[in-house]
Amino acid sequence: MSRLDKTAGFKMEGAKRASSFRSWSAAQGITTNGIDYCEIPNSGLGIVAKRRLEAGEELVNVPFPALVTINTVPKAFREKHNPITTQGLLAAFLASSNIEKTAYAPWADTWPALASFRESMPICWPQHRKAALTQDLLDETTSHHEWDLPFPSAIDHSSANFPGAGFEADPNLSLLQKQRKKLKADWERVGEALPNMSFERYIHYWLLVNTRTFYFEMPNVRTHPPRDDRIVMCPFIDLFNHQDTGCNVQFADTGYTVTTDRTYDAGDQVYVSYGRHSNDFLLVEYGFVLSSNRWDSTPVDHCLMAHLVNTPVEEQLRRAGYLGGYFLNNDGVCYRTQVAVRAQLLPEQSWNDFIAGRNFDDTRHEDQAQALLASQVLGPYLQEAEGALERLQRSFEASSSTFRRSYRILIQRWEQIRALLQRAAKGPVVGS
Ligand SMILES: C[S@@+](CC[C@H](N)C(=O)[O-])C[C@H]1O[C@@H](n2cnc3c(N)ncnc32)[C@H](O)[C@@H]1O
Repeated sequence: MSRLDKTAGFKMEGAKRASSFRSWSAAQGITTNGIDYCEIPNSGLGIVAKRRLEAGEELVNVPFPALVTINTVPKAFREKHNPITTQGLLAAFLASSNIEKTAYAPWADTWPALASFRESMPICWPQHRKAALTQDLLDETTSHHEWDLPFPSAIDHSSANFPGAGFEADPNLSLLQKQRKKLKADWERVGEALPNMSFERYIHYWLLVNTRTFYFEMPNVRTHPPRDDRIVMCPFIDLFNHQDTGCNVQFADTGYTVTTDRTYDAGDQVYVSYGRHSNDFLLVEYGFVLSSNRWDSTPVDHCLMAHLVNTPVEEQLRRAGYLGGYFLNNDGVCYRTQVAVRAQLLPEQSWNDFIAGRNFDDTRHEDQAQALLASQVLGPYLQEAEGALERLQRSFEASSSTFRRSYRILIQRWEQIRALLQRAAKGPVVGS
């Protein structure tokens, strides 16, 4: 967890806005202890400690009635949009309710503008050059290539320059394609139900909900909706930024609390964790990457699968449940990757011993395993990363300041992938 440079001087939110949100929060019964919110460089708003905080202190308590849940949406509105995801419905409700004039106005005043999503959320990038976001960004054929945005395969499988030529990647694995599909389905429902709603306004609220909801199980409900739909919006707690470890967020029938996981000095930023997410996931879902992330990983299927499909080991791997799902993390390539590489080298009995973890002493193939890993996975992926960085750097230098943040964040992601690959190439062959 990073300690903020206290000499940088946080900019407290505009005094009027800040105090109206504070008094609004108090009126909702939200209690806070030892913290405040302010602008944090490159992170929008965030929460900071006003004094030294001890471990185990309750920092915020948000009572249940202050949450925006599916039940906040009037029944007639819900029925008009059915079937739709909870995210799609909450977005439609907020976007159509003239929120600036409702009781939620002081809270809504703390939410980011569409311009900030356009810079940070990859889903908005293909249309970067256009003045308005239009629904043709949902068209599968809308390509980021025209803007020269090489994404890592986890983010977008249709990225150019895949080293594994011939391998048809599973589109369900691609975060951006999944997100687009979800937005498209929601927008189709909302477009029908609210013909006067503009796509530009809807996507703004859809992304607000996307980046500011928390998992929540409705109390006193007999059948819960699908897991992805168990989400709520929670004032004040939605101002906490993410780290790979953070304070404890707990929900109960009475509402939400945040409790410190450790001590914090006055002026430290206080984080929660949104989950054990890789930086590819954080970039697509939240529009940022962490510079240090213990949960970071990136898939390597697009490199390795081309060497497995239509070969004698494909069926062997499938039968044993080891075909696909390969990745690289801070510890090196995953165990599944090791298994797939060895399937190409070991006699079947030794390979079976390797995956069973029993009496494995056939070390004759270790050098070959390392060489295969380098030639099939690490080398080609490194080449892809270098190529992507070169292109992005060129585009970054030629771009106007409006687009620079997007290029910068993607460059940062590729640099992280390059570092993961370089570490794996140096480190022990067997990762976690
Ligand atoms: C739940 S909101 C947190 C409050 C938000 N910063 C704001 O200004 O309202 C989530 C968003 O905060 C930003 N964010 C959260 N954690 C971050 C981090 N560690 N670094 C940079 N941005 C972060 C991202 O824009 C993300 O989509």
